[in-house]
Amino acid sequence: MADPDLKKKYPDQAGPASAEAPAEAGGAAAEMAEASEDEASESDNDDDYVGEMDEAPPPVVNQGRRRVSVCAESPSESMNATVKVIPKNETETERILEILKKNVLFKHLDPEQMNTVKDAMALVDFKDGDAIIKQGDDGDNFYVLDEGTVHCEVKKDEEVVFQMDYGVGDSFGELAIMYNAPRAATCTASSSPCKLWALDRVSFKVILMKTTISKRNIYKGFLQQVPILAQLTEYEILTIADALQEESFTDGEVICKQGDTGETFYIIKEGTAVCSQKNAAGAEGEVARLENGAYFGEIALLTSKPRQATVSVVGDLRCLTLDRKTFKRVMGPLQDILMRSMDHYNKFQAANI
Ligand SMILES: Nc1ncnc2c1ncn2[C@@H]1O[C@@H]2COP(=O)(O)O[C@H]2[C@H]1O
Ligand SMILES: Nc1ncnc2c1ncn2[C@@H]1O[C@@H]2COP(=O)(O)O[C@H]2[C@H]1O
Repeated sequence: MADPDLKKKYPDQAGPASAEAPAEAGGAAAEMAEASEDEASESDNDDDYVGEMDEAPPPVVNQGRRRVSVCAESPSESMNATVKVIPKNETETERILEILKKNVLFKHLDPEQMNTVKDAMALVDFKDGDAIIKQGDDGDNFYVLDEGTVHCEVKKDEEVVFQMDYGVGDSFGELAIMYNAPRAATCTASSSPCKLWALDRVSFKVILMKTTISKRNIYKGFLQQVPILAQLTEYEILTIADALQEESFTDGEVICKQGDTGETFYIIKEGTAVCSQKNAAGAEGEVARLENGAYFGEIALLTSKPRQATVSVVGDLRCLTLDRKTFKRVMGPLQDILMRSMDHYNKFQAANI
C-alpha cells in the first residue's frame, strides 16, 4: 500500500520509484517497482481495482531517479480536463475508427468513447529516420501507427538492451504518460511515409489511463508466474496483459473440438481442463489434464492444422484468451518454444482401444 506522505510529494502515483530496483535486459519498463502489484493481481475485475489506480507502480528509468514530468497533471485535473476536438473529414474519421477498433487498448471502448478519442487525435507525418520519441524526454503524446513502420530501441549505458518494430495499427508512448516518467525508449520512423495518429497526454489520461493501468496490474502478477511466459521481458508481459480477454466456462463444457478450426489461444487462470483425442479408429481418450498457468489452443494458431484435441472443462474454469492476430503479435518471441513443445505432446494410440 502506498505511503500517504509519499503520495503528497508525488501526487500522480504511489511514491517515488526506487532507483535501486533491479534492472533486467528488456528496457526501462522491465524496471518497474513492484509496489501494490500483489493486491492488484488478486483483484478479479477492472472495477475492483479502479479506485486504486493512482497507486499503480511507477517505472524507474535508466537515466537516474525518476522525476515528475514538467507537464504532469494530477488525476483529478486530468479527469476535469476537456478533451480536444480536432476537425476531421469523412475519410480520416473512417480510417481512425477502423484502426482503433483493431487496437487492443481501444477496441473495448464504447462508441461514444471511441468518438471522443477519434476527435482528439491529430495526424502527424514523419520521414524515415525521424525521431518520434526520444528516450529520457517528457511524454507529450501517445501514438497509433496509421501507415509505415517505426523502430523502437531501449538503451542502457549507451548499449541497446531491447528493440522491436511496430506496424500499422500498433501503438506506443503510453508509459511516460501513465507514470509521469521520462520516455523509456526511443521510437524512430523507419519508413517514408510514416503516418501516426497522436493522442495528447491529457486526452489519453482522461479516456484510457484508468483501464489500461488497472488491467496491467490485475494480470501482470499472474502472467509472470505462467511458465511459458517466464522469459519475456516485463514490457512484453504488459502488452499481453493489454490484449487479454477473460472467459469463464462451466463443468462439462467443450471449449474446442478436435477437427474444428481454431481462432483462440487460452491460458488457464483457475480450474482444470481435460484434453482428449480420437485415434484413427475413432476411439477417444484423455491425453492431458491442464491446471492453472497451463496453456492450450496454440497448434491451430501456429500451424494451418485444425484443433488437434478436444478440450473440455472439469468443474469451473476461468481462462485468459488471445485472438489469432494478437497471439501472433504478442507471443511472437515465444513462437520457437511453442513449436518445439508441440512435438512432445502425447498421442492417443491405437493400442489404447
Ligand atoms: N522494452 C520496452 N521498454 C519500455 N518501453 C517500450 C519497450 N518496448 C516498447 N516500448 C514503447 O516505447 C515507448 C517510449 O515512450 P514511453 O516510455 O512513453 O512508452 C514506451 C512504450 O510504449
Ligand atoms: N496430446 C495432445 N495433442 C494435441 N494437442 C494437445 C495435446 N495435449 C494438449 N493439447 C492441446 O489441445 C489443444 C487443442 O487445440 P489446438 O490443436 O489448437 O492446440 C492443442 C493443444 O494446445
